Amino acid sequence: MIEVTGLTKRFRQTLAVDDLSFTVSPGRITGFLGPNGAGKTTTMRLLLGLDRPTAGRATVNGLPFRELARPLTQVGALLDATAVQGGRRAEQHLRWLARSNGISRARIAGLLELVGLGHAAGKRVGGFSLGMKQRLGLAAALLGDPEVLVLDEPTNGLDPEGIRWMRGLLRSLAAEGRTVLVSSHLMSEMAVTADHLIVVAQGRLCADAGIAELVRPGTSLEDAFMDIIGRSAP
Ligand SMILES: Nc1ncnc2c1ncn2[C@@H]1O[C@H](COP(=O)(O)OP(=O)(O)OP(=O)(O)O)[C@@H](O)[C@H]1O
Repeated sequence: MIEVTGLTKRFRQTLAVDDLSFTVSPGRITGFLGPNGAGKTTTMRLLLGLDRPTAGRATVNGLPFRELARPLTQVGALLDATAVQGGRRAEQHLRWLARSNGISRARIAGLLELVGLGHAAGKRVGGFSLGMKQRLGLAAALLGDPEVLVLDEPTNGLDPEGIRWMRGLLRSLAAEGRTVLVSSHLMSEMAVTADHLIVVAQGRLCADAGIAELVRPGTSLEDAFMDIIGRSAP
């Protein structure tokens, strides 16, 4: 469970996140949508303790990220898949992550298979495509078998087969009772992946509702999104 309450982040002149409150429940995929610069990444960074809020609070399983015991076993995150040191080999990267977080290495081989990188376990990450880096990032997020997953644009760089695979994986993770928060700017993808949507624009909450509630028969999620964003414009 993720809870965001009155969350606010100001960078000098920019109010990136503006008094945002929402809850992300377990057992379903919650899509996090918003136009460029809406504050999605900043919200996820605040949730993961990578930035400090100007005001308000974001918690995972009732606690701010920085207060979680063995955080990787509670929340798995994929923010910037390209941030991995290119000289490391895929398996080595996961082993390093496991060791530095006190997590068993037992799951590594299975996870590399699960994300479709079994054949590339010994290859250097520097030679990976963006899609392969996303897959490795997902394996890293799943390493601690966390109940909560926070994924920023995980389908970036994936080919159509990869996008379909990711959708299936996210669905099965949600079906296991996990909390899955996934940001995307791909409306058509979110329409077929998410059960619930949180829409933000200019740092503020514009919608927090089930897909069926937002997308009326005969309309698309894109129509609904444009309508919501249009209504929230100053
Ligand atoms: N470190 C920073 N310093 C200054 N401004 C920042 C910083 N990080 C984000 N911002 C600003 O905060 C706002 C929200 O940015 P953020 O990256 O959270 O949006 P986003 O919804 O993830 O956008 P996108 O879909 O384009 O990735 C933007 O105006 C951005 O320029």
